[in-house]
Amino acid sequence: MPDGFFIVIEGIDGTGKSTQVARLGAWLTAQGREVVLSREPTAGPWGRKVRESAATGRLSPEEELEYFLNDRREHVEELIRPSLAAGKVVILDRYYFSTMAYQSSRGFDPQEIRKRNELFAPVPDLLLVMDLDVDAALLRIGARGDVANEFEKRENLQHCRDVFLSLREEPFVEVIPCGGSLDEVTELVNQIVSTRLLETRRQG
Ligand SMILES: Nc1ncnc2c1ncn2[C@@H]1O[C@H](COP(=O)(O)OP(=O)(O)O)[C@@H](O)[C@H]1O
Ligand SMILES: Cc1cn([C@H]2C[C@H](O)[C@@H](COP(=O)(O)OP(=O)(O)O)O2)c(=O)[nH]c1=O
Repeated sequence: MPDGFFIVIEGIDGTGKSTQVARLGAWLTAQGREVVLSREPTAGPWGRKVRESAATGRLSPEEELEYFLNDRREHVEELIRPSLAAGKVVILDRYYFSTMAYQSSRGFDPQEIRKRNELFAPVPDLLLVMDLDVDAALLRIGARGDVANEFEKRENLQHCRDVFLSLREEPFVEVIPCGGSLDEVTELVNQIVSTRLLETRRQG
């Protein structure tokens, strides 16, 4: 049985994460890998509450952080760890790097957030940071710089982009420039994933 492999795709809204997660999943499945696709916030009770709050904006910063952590704890226990233990490739659309980015814009220290997550959440084998300037991302999501929801304000997104880019020196991180066409971005993602998968097999 091959070892599990854990891929996370992050980036601000509109960079193309969900599109590329679906494409990457299909590509790896076609190569005979068992693939599990998932996303955060999840469809579970805590995830539903934070999604609702994006529309109503009623959670305090502390509550919001707790809800994301609770959602992730369930996700790790119920899906992420069991799937990796069964040798599957797990691909997530957002993970705790989003908490570092988005909740630090509400006053928390990103490194503190990272520590709290890494107490229970496994570090991915590969983190793809989808990078695009904020104006282009807003155009893609059709928000045109206006308030789409609490998480998508322009100044928040600039802050989030900076936090994501601050991770670029980590050995498990690759930054993907996302200004090109969908197919160009897919090609970059596939190249990086296949190189990393090969390296892992050689080491293992
Ligand atoms: N490279 C790209 N070029 C042009 N449009 C794109 C590209 N990537 C994504 N899009 C479009 O931008 C929108 C947001 O993409 P999506 O995958 O939902 O992003 P995210 O999950 O990061 O919010 C969608 O309409 C998608 O079709
Ligand atoms: C996972 C996560 C997401 N978020 C935010 C980012 C998104 O704007 C918002 C809702 O996620 P989602 O509904 O997946 O939006 P999108 O499809 O645009 O990615 O939740 C956080 O603030 N903290 C987190 O830990």
